[in-house]
Amino acid sequence: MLSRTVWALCPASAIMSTGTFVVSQPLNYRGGARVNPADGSGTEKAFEPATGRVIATFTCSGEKEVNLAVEDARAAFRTWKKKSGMERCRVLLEAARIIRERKDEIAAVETINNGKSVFEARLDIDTSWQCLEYYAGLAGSLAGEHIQLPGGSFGYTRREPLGVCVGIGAWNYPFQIACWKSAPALACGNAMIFKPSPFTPVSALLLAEIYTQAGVPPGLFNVVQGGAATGQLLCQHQDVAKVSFTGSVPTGSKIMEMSAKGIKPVTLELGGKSPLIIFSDCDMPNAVKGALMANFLTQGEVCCNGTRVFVQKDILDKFTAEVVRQTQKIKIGDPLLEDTRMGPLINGPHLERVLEFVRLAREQGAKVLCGGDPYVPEDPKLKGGYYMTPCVLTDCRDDMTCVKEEIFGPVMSILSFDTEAEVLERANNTSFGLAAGVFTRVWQREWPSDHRVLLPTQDSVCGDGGCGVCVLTAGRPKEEHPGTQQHDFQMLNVDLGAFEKRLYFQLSQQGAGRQSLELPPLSHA
Ligand SMILES: NC(=O)C1=CN([C@@H]2O[C@H](COP(=O)(O)OP(=O)(O)OC[C@H]3O[C@@H](n4cnc5c(N)ncnc54)[C@H](O)[C@@H]3O)[C@@H](O)[C@H]2O)C=CC1
Repeated sequence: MLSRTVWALCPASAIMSTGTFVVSQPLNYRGGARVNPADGSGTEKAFEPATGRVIATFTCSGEKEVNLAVEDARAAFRTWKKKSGMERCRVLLEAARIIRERKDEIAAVETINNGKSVFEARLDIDTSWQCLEYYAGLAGSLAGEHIQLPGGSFGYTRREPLGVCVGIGAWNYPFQIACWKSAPALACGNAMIFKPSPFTPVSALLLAEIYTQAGVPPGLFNVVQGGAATGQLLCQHQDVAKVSFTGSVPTGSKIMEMSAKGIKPVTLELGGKSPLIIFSDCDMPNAVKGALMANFLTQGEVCCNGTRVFVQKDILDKFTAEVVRQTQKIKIGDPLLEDTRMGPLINGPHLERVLEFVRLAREQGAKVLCGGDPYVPEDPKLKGGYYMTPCVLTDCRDDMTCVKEEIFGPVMSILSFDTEAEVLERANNTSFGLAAGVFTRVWQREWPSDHRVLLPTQDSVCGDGGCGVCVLTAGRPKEEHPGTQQHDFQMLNVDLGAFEKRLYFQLSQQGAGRQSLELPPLSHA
């Protein structure tokens, strides 16, 4: 792999191009340095999805390596937990500063290993350092309570860190997930062992090196590589105090089961099949832009995507025509090129799985208005990549597989509705309670009984401290909401978690309560 020194001297775009990056250094990180694992249970290969090339072959960590990582983390925890919040804040702020400074390089690595366009990867890196800054800001103010007792006595509570926490990540936001898990853990005085997805093992190492450079004690943030077997070793380890997981629902349920045996708290960020509701009074260009973003960012590999697009009947044809027109203009290709808006999917099997969902949708009566086919870019070096054309399905029904199951690819299902009451009921008819979106100009809409009908109606599979609940709104007149930079697309995170004493994750991981995302349209329409 190109050494960090070289990266630091040149802009990333000048030295990294698709088809050239190879990792030759160890991908485990322990005791403040990259190490080869002490033992292993098989090897894995990591790919560059844009070309299908192998960029790294690595050993999955075995029991011995996991034990060493936990021991190191425990030793570092003993020092770190004694630091004041302000001391921890300073280190995290320094790490945030370095991430900001190295943003282009980290984004390029993320793009190479994940396939998302570099334009998007840079946004991910921005939200990563912002997350560190946010939790740095909290570190100094975490305090307990003082309780007056009869007779002049008093009691008090302290916030104590849990100890060694494990973070297990998915492949769609590798660097960002590593930050979102480690920042709150470290801010509150914990140590963390992070296991990335075996598909995207590379960028967590950059974070580990940055933490060390920023002053985190050696061992406080370790990285172990591997798949399910390594993940299980971590979850079952008796000296691990908490597990935070991002990934699929079936794996999340296994993690909960394993952690229950050790009475460990767990935080889960799982899958989604979110509704996006387009009322006929929407600002149409905004709604179209929002629907494209809610389905095609990161090739549709986003947990909180609004993939069930409910459109009010009187604007259905117009909305659909414009969505299709813009979808067909999304530029697919080399994700490291500045004007690419859609890169390859993560790997061959996943591409096949997504294409199969489209085939099944057709079989069940949906109409494919555009896309849904494998795509081979003209550039010869991209011929082995995992590309497909973004797909818009219409004539969808609530009982179709494409409407019920998470596809995790660039496939939008359009459904029509007549009334608000009808759409709210259908939108909530899902076992995935992750996010919801609404496009309407009537901000003061009188929601029936309680506007939370748009929020999860049952225990959210998202878990308690992850995304919370995202309400995506748009088309709101600017003057009604002067605090935001623009009104196109706002994300309102509602943290539903109860604040419990020793649980470090209860604050929303997405940082400040409200974000305004300024994104140029995905389509070059
Ligand atoms: N709610 C959220 O914020 C997010 C949710 N996701 C969800 O993740 C899924 C895609 O990610 P994948 O990596 O394919 O999910 P996955 O569940 O297959 O794997 C996630 C992680 O868990 C590890 N793992 C697998 N089996 C394990 C076991 N038995 N014990 C311990 N660890 C184990 C994997 O190695 C990987 O690091 C999608 O369903 C998506 O919705 C992805 C990103 C964000």
